[in-house]
Amino acid sequence: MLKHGYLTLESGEVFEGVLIGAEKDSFGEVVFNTSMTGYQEIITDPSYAGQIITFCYPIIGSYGINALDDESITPALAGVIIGDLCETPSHYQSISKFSEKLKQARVPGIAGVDTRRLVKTIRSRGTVKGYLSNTKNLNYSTTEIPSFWVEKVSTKKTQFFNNRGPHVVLIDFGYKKSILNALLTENCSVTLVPYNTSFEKIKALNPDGVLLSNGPGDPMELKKWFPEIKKISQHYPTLGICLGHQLIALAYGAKTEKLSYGHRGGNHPVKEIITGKVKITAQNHGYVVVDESIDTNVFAVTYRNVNDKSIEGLKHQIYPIQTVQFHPEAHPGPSDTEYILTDFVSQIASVGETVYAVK
Ligand SMILES: NC(=O)CC[C@H](N)C(=O)O
Repeated sequence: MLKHGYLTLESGEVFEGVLIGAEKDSFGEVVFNTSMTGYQEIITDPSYAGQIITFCYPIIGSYGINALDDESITPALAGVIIGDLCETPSHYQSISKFSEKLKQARVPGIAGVDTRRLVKTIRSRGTVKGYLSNTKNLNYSTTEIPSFWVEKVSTKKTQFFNNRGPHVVLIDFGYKKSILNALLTENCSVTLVPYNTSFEKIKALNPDGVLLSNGPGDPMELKKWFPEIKKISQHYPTLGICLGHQLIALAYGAKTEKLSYGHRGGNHPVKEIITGKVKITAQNHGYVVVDESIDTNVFAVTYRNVNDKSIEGLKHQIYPIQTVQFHPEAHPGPSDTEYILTDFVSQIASVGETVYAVK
């Protein structure tokens, strides 16, 4: 028997549908994603921790769930809102249904929602918090939404992935498996470390390069770690992806602010400043580095969003530090910018060779 479900926004609007997934109430920041495919990667991306995702694409579940595409082991999102739910998936790799995956992952959802109206509401109001329940609950407290999700999704222990290529320390703020996979595909040895690993501990691991991962929440929650992040990036070639990009900018004195409703989807055009070429990128972020806060003696802006002109990438003027707001590892979304990861690996491999030759 299908039960009625309601999403009540803190701004007062109520959206109705049928409950799917885990049977529990949930609070969260209600955001929307414009990707046409990739729902499995999206619901398992740790950067969505604490958020309720609205899928703009009208049918979700049509190609099922497969054994390969999870971006993390335990989905951390607060809920999903969809238009039509497909319960008869068809794909040769499908092993399960979208609704079953939600149940297993203890994630609640509502299907049959007028997602077009919901997305229009978010676009006009900005990101709003909402409550997902089997009752129309207008009197909930948004203070119950937990914060500092990075601590909850980051690994608790250091993990080693041995390989024959250069050694990358991947700082886990809520990393997507695709970032690790991209490094392993390039034959890198990878040491995955918790978000709160100090410069000294990283130094002891003797990396060739350091990658700061994506992750959930407001980057300012990690303020305490900015001096360590700065030191790390001054000692090793560093790449920052999404939250990693924001943290590096903040560590060097720039500021971040919240976008009205964020960039989430696989269709965000980004212009590479030096070539003028436009790449289509995968994105998932609510915060952005403030343009006026960038000291151009310290960082050059390397990429800009074509739609709102916001900063999408930075390059340090002296140190080998590069950062991108978008996701070069894709999954889901276009792989136009995967060269950023391969270039990073070639860069750290050649730095290593130079040092070796000097010895
Ligand atoms: N994908 C990410 O790393 C997201 C970064 C940050 N939590 C934001 O929303 O802007």
